[in-house]
Amino acid sequence: MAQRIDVKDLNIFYSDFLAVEDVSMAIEPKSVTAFIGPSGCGKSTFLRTLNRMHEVIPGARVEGTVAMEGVDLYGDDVDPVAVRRQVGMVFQRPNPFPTMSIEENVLAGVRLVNKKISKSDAADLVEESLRHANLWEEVKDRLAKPGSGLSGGQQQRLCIARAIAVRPQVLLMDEPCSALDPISTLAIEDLITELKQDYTICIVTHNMQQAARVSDRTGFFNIAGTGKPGKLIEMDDTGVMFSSPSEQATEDYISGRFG
Ligand SMILES: Nc1ncnc2c1ncn2[C@@H]1O[C@H](COP(=O)(O)OP(=O)(O)OP(=O)(O)O)[C@@H](O)[C@H]1O
Repeated sequence: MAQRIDVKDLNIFYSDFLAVEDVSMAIEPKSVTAFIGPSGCGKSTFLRTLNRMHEVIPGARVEGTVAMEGVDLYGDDVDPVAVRRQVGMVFQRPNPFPTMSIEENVLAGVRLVNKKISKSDAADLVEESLRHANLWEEVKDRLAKPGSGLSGGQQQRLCIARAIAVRPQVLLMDEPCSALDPISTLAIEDLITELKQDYTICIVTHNMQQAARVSDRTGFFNIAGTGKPGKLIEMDDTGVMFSSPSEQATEDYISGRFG
């Protein structure tokens, strides 16, 4: 299921503003890649280009290529909706649909593409997705209750279940733990480590310990000043990035000297 992503010479714009400049990187399948860097350096902007969510914003566009298994996601004949099905996303704040039950939340994305899913297939998919998101045991007796009745950490796992129910190849996570307490954070981190057996995962985090704990590779983005574009400064195995980075700016950021 997991796919490799190759980004080449990517420039990311909001209308005339060049927000992120000249990113090239390889994202390995079945691995966790973390993006770190100071506020405003373009981590979230970059992440959203990996499933074409960036261009949902009026005036937003990219130059360069983002290829999944060699196919450019920005090619003329590629349907952005199909891309978003292949590349799922989990956001900072858990955002289950408040009026929907737990099971309908899990099925929300699936119903958009498969309106005729049978009751028994739907029930199987709900169980499989919730088990995969480590939430099944906690909710199996209240599947018909609203998703909004769960704790923050459970809601975030419900959103992960919803994302994986459509069987994507890649999961993007934009600060998925920033609204959660430490125990729920650890539950999500454990889950990320399990999910990488099946998915390619990219995560934006401000939490350096989290990047060190969950990721295999880390990319450090930086910005030279307000109004300047963010850039990928370096990317390497996470162990190398946190012990002996090549760039002084990476070392300064990781050691807490700025940002
Ligand atoms: N919708 C938008 N329209 C115009 N500019 C935007 C938009 N979203 C972000 N930007 C700009 O793009 C740049 C990168 O922002 P982005 O949110 O990607 O950074 P970030 O590294 O994820 O920051 P943070 O860590 O604070 O979330 C910033 O200068 C920001 O103001």
